[in-house]
Amino acid sequence: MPALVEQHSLDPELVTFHRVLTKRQIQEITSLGIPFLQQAAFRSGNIKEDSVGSFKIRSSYTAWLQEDTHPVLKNLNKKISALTGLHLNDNKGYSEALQLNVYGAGGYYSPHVDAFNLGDEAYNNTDDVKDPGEIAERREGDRIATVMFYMNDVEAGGYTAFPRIGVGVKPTEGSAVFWTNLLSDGSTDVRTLHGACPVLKGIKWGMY
Ligand SMILES: O=C(O)CCC(=O)C(=O)O
Ligand SMILES: [Fe+2]
Repeated sequence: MPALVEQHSLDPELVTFHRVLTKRQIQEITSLGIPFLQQAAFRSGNIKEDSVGSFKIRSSYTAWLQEDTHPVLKNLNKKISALTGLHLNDNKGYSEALQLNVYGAGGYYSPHVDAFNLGDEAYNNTDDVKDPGEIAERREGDRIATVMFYMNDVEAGGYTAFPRIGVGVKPTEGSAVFWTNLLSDGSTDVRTLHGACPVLKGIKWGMY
């Protein structure tokens, strides 16, 4: 399957795959997600924020989309596998469910890394953790890589900025940006720090 690839950085790897989603797929996926949009939460390591705290870090709305709920989602996960060489399946826990994400005017996401920095110790030692949800999250492991789709062209702003790599990725309809979050020893690759610049005009739809 040919894909137009724009390589922003080799180490750490940061690429854009252009024209991966068709208009029709975008329409189908956004209409599946719209009824479920909720204010986005924020979680990083042990930091859990309430929704008001979250909104200062990340002002967007998200909807979870399990791949089994529609063939368009299952096909998309297959396509991501073909592009990245990674296995995806949110039932088996190989990947997380897809998340539709929308920022209104002024919407942004402060710089962060996507990995939780779990490391081996956190994974293996859950004796001190009481919350069953948190134990399950730790057992799922860390986020190896991120694929993020842009579902529309943003009139102004909304770039995904990687300040330590020195790259700003412009949202373009149907393209996907891909990077790895972990080093080979499983620790977080802090060079992948990134954030979403404020949307200056229009709205921004994304999915990852
Ligand atoms: O919307 C973006 O450009 C970045 C989103 C992001 O980094 C995230 O949701 O983890
Ligand atoms: Fe992120």
